[in-house]
Amino acid sequence: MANTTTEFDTIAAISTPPGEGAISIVRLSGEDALPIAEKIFKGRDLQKVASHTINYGHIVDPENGEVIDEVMVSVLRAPKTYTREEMVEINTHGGIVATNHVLQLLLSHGARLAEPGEFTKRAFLNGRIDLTQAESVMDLIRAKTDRAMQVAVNQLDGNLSRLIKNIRQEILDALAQVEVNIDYPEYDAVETMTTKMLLEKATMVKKQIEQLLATASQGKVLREGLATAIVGRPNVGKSSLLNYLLHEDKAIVTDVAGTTRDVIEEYVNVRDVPLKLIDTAGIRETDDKVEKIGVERSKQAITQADLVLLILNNSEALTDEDRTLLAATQDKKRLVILNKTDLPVKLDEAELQQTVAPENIIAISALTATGVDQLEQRIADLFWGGIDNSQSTTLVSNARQIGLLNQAKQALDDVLAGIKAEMPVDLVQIDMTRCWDLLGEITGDAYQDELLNQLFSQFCLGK
Ligand SMILES: Nc1nc2c(c(=O)[nH]1)N(C=O)[C@@H](CNc1ccc(C(=O)N[C@@H](CCC(=O)O)C(=O)O)cc1)CN2
Ligand SMILES: Nc1nc2c(ncn2[C@@H]2O[C@H](COP(=O)(O)OP(=O)(O)OP(=O)(O)O)[C@@H](O)[C@H]2O)c(=O)[nH]1
Ligand SMILES: [Mg+2]
Repeated sequence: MANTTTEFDTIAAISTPPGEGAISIVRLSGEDALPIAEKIFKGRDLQKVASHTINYGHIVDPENGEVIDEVMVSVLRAPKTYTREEMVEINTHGGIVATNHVLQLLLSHGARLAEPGEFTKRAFLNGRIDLTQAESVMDLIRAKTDRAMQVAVNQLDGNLSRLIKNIRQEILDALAQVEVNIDYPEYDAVETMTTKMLLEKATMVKKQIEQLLATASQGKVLREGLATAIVGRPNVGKSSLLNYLLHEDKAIVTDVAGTTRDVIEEYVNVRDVPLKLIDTAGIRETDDKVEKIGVERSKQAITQADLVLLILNNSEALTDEDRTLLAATQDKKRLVILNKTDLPVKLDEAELQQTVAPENIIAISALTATGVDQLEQRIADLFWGGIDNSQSTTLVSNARQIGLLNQAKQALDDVLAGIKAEMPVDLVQIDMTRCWDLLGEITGDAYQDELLNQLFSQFCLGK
């Protein structure tokens, strides 16, 4: 942050996407929002209109009387606003020139250009939302599927915050109890009682944190997409399957082995699972320089994938290359796909079943699209299996939150180890307090300026 900016001066920004549109919104927030808007607005007296009204008028450059735009201006009086500050929203005709001109006028009449995320940052600093809610605002904007959006809205409603706050309250109760008991050190029985209580609390809280952490892998995939590598020997039909799942001919398909030379990445939703599909060059020993690089990248794609779709040609016997791929992917989450089932069968499925569970072998024909439905269903089952897919589930999906939950869990492990080693209660208490602090960082009850700047700088301008 530059030295000239103060934390609560009046800020302005264009809150709609840049470019041509029907309407654009220029937002102001801060003590002087109304007086500044007044200076460039001709219409009703904005200071006198009722809050939460929209008012017709014109933006006029006070220097020369030039009319910049015909507008609608919303007046939102503190504290019932997005930032809890005085706010004004100017709805302009959505061109770049007029909208920028309005912003420039506000800047030359006392407003400062907002930093990315600064409106939402103020909503946090002014206590309207906590950090998990602020983070969910960004998740909401970036959501790629209905389900990802639901998760974000759930978090914006404060459900994760409430969970964390309840856990923190439990810890605080325990710590208060310890304080009281420490005041009576003459009673040996009190110490035993205190230790027992701490043990119970720490065990219970650890369980709750573990339950939250168990949702993390699904949460992460919802945000980033399940990285799904399509691998197999040349010509087995990898690009054909990619094209089918995408419902468009993105990858080049030919009967020449080695058609795909590089890795192709595409996003697609399969039954509301966001997949980041990675089509790879067919893996084989090759002397072709370009193809060789492609093959190396394919191997890398396997390493990085959350899910591997290994394609085999059902109309040919298994080759050593197939066997190598089967071995190379056996520790990954994997589906083995028998393609070209429209042709006569030559592949020995019995050999396959020695190493692959039958429910993970799926027969399809990318040419006639048979079996692709079952494949999609299996992907969805694999993904949603084991988690409660109801709308109300609270998932943690954010790397910062997950990192802090893991540290909080570690602190509880230290508490439990301390109790087991019969350490004095006041030492155990230190680890319990650390857990309380770490959970506080998730909601922003405890935070450092650096964290806030880093977090909000990832936001869009005007948010
Ligand atoms: N024009 C416009 N549309 C928008 C926003 C905005 O700022 N401007 N929002 C911004 O992203 C979102 C809406 N989010 C909002 C969240 C809270 C409050 C608010 O004023 N809350 C007050 C009072 C609520 C009430 O009247 O009961 C509060 O919680 O105290 C406003 C907008 C989406 N649409
Ligand atoms: N009969 C039949 N042919 C198929 C099927 N799937 C793909 N093919 C054909 O197999 C050939 C190779 O398909 P691709 O999708 O290019 O195969 P690939 O695995 O991407 O090949 P490389 O990029 O060279 O590694 C093309 O001629 C496809 O039309 C299928 O299910 N049945
Ligand atoms: Mg290909």
